[in-house]
Amino acid sequence: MSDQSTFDTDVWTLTRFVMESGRQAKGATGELTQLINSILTAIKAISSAVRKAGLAHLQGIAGHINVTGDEVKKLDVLSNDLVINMLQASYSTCVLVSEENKEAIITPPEKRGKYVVCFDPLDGSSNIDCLAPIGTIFAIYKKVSEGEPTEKDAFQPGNQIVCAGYALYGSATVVALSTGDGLNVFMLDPAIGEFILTERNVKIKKKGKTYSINEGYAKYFDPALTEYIKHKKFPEDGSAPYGARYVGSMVSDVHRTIAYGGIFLYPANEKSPKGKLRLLYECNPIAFLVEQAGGIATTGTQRVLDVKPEAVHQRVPFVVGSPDDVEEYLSFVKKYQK
Ligand SMILES: O=P(O)(O)OC[C@H]1O[C@](O)(COP(=O)(O)O)[C@@H](O)[C@@H]1O
Ligand SMILES: [Mg+2]
Ligand SMILES: [Mg+2]
Ligand SMILES: [Mg+2]
Repeated sequence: MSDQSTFDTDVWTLTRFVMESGRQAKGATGELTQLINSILTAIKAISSAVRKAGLAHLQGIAGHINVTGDEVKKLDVLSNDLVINMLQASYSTCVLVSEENKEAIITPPEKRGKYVVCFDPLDGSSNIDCLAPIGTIFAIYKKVSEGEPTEKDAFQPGNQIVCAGYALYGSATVVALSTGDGLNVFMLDPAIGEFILTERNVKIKKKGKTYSINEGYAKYFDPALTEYIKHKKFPEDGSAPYGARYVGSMVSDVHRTIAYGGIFLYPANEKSPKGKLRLLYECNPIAFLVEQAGGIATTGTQRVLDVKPEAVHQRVPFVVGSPDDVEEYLSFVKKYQK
């Protein structure tokens, strides 16, 4: 009698998935599996804290401004501490870069491993107190330099990423992850505390029906962007206008864009001449994942993953999504290029 119950007795957890792909990688030492598991532990703890923040007095501000000028929230600090502690306890890292730390963190010698991790411990912090979805983002690189680890080991272009992922603390907690062989999505089963594979090798639609941008900055948009957004609202070819969706949590806006298709834009504008989103721990990991899903990630002038980082908290203009939508946006940029 075959097992008819819905209880999966051969469940694909994220850990099992990474071990399987790790074993196929030449020279695999298991260190990457160890590292990813430590990040998952932090993500599970952050998920638990996010869901009881209102009860545990974890909402509200921490009382200081971070190096990029953001007002830091209590959950930003808690999430940051969790990720740093779990990563360093994994004996697999040598350099950490966090949105919430001005300088790169060099792992103590006795705990060092071969990986560099850039992360945004909590993305979308302005949405914590209104219970909108928030996330965690990470990108993993191998240290390639000789000698003592320094922050320069984190200044690798995104095309060198070994593994990247994001957690989305939404109606469910999911992790989207790639080690360079497609994008896979795992959902947290709180009953067993494991992330279960729910979507294998996710591909973004060629073209969507939604654009996602903070139109509150329309006054500061450049002419190409203004014309592109107008085209989405009043298509001259008689096609249906696009829908508008903007959560203000990049992980949530990007996850919807991957799931339904369309375009997410945080371009440069008069107010933010380089854009707002940070290259090392927001744009590179998301760009890697969107490309793994068959999408495009551009600064408007070049592929995000080819940007050579020069500073820990460097910002870049950021436009990602369905290939046809991003190409259409770039056609407007080209029209206005001097
Ligand atoms: O409020 P704005 O200017 O639209 O910015 C929203 C963006 O800011 C962010 O919240 C910045 O990330 P952090 O919350 O990690 O600082 C993104 O998640 C989001 O896309
Ligand atoms: Mg912030
Ligand atoms: Mg962020
Ligand atoms: Mg953040």
